[in-house]
Amino acid sequence: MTRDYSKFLPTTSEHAPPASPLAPLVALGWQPFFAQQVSIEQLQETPPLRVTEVHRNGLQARGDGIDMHIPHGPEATVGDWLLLNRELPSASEVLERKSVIKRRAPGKTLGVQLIAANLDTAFIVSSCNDDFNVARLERFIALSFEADVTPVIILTKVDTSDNAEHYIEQAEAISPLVPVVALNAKSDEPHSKLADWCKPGQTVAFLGSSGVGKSTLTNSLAGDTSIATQDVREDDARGRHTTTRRQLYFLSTGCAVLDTPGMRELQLTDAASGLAEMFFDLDELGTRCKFNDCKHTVEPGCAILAAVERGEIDTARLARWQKLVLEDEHNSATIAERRSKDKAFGKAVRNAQSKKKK
Ligand SMILES: Nc1nc2c(ncn2[C@@H]2O[C@H](COP(=O)(O)OP(=O)(O)OP(=O)(O)O)[C@@H](O)[C@H]2O)c(=O)[nH]1
Ligand SMILES: [Zn+2]
Repeated sequence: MTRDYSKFLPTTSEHAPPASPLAPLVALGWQPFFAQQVSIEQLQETPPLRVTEVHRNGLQARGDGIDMHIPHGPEATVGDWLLLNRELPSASEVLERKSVIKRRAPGKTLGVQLIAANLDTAFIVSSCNDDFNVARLERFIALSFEADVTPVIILTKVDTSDNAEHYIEQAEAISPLVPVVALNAKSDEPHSKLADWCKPGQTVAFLGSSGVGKSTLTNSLAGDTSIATQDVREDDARGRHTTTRRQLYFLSTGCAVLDTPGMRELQLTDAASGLAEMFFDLDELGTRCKFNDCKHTVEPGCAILAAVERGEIDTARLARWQKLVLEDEHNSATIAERRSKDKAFGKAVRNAQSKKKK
């Protein structure tokens, strides 16, 4: 079947009518950023599909009237857009990403794990109880800034806390750039309080520790029914309803929502600019140090140590910043080193092979 994709192409005329908010691809999160990467011919020959799940044996992806399994091939993560190669789905192309959230892969492996692509908003969820941890929130915020995703802090379980105000105040002090929403995830509050970010065509994700209410929030936004009634496919009927995997849901309101499993280990890598944005005041002050590579520990002429001396700096926050910067530098360097070693090894192998052939 040939579909009319012309309404998803970038419009050159200011007077062109906007695409209907619930047009099929828009409801999957298709935006001008993606449309401008493809021609009309490509849209018809290789229809766009959005990756909704990554499993061991490939990807699950959805498009206009399509919901299919894509075998291993495209290096894609949840939220990515593919151009479907109908003859050879494993050779489908991944469109350039608007944003991507990544971390250093957990455990001893020296690699990068892509968590989600093409998010507009990251709801960083914590609860008004012992889960609340400023350092963890700062870490998630730096990660979001680095990824070009708008971070919003959500504090759940206000209904079970005697001193919700205390948590809200601390959360609001984290960054003037990051809004804080406090709510009871089990009520109808999520729908109205998160409406500003959950508009049609937007993609949002819930990130945070296990048990803070990410699935409850997802269900609340979905109004209970839309998630429960998503098609159950034969090939993986087993694990379909667990929250151990990342899965992108499409709400009837036209917003795409990603529920993620609780992430215990969230190591930063290549997040220098995200950290600079999260700690922009300290970062800016650091540019006034005498030495360009000042570590703000013992160096003479250090603007940050001078500010500490004058009692102008929260030293606990300074320590958290320095810890994250060191962690990021370490991970970025070790991953880069492994990459270059892999490259050098590959080259040595190719050289040896070509010598053999001679
Ligand atoms: N009273 C109250 N209970 C909540 C709230 N948010 C979540 N809960 C409860 O907390 C428990 C954990 O919520 P989930 O939504 O499963 O948490 P999660 O973040 O998805 O957890 P993982 O899937 O393990 O990552 C459930 O029993 C929820 O009903 C809230 O705002 N108020
Ligand atoms: Zn310094």
